[in-house]
Amino acid sequence: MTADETGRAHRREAITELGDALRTLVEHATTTEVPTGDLLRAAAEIREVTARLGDRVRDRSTLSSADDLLGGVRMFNPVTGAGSALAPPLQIEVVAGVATGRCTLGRAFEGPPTFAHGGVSAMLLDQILGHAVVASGNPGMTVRLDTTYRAPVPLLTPLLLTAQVQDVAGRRVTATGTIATEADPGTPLVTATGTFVGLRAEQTHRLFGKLLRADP
Ligand SMILES: CCCCCCCCCCCCCC(=O)SCCNC(=O)CCNC(=O)[C@H](O)C(C)(C)COP(=O)(O)OP(=O)(O)OC[C@H]1O[C@@H](n2cnc3c(N)ncnc32)[C@H](O)[C@@H]1OP(=O)(O)O
Repeated sequence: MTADETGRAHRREAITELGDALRTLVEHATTTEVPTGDLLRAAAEIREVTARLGDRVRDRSTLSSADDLLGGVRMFNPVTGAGSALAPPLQIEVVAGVATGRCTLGRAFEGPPTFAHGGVSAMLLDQILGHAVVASGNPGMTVRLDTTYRAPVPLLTPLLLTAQVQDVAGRRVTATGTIATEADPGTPLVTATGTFVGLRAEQTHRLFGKLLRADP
């Protein structure tokens, strides 16, 4: 490993550590019933830490120094990113064109009491469909996502997601996916069909041409 690679690996470990701490914080902040005074003290202490992190931040056009866009490393992706306080995170692997994802949703993702918010299910499915689409060699952006909610998705329960590409027609790729529980993988709770469109060079340039990379 070069010194740069070692430095980046350490930074990713530290980002993952911070992400874990933040996810626990979000879960506890969502479920806590401590006295009101403790809530106010916690808010003040968290603001102090937040100020330290804010000492040096990147702007909207600058990628994280820990990311590797072409290698598929996005530390702060809100679904899969190990550094994201918002991500479950969903762990995805793709084998022979089938993307398989695993995660457990905490109570911060609640919609109907004890079940996941429907928008969260759509977000998970958009992501895993995207991985199947990229793995097919036809990367693109989502232009349409149809979700069918067949049964509520339970919180605090290991989930199993799958996705695969069904059709490639020019720049348009159709993929389908499901969310089930690990305990009952044959019973889909949510299913989705997504349409993804490969960008023309001009579109790539217009949307992503100004991206920069932050110095580590
Ligand atoms: C190695 C590591 C792996 C890492 C994996 C990372 C995975 C990441 C996963 C991330 C996952 C998360 C992913 C996300 O969250 S992506 C974020 C959400 N998506 C967007 O923001 C996209 C917004 N849309 C656009 O910017 C434009 O629509 C684009 C630029 C995409 C196309 O521009 P435009 O709209 O001007 O189109 P076109 O003239 O180029 O024509 C294109 C073709 O597409 C057809 N079309 C268009 N709209 C629709 C529609 N609604 N239904 C059906 N078809 C539609 C159209 O008819 C034409 O077909 P044809 O006439 O040629 O046949």
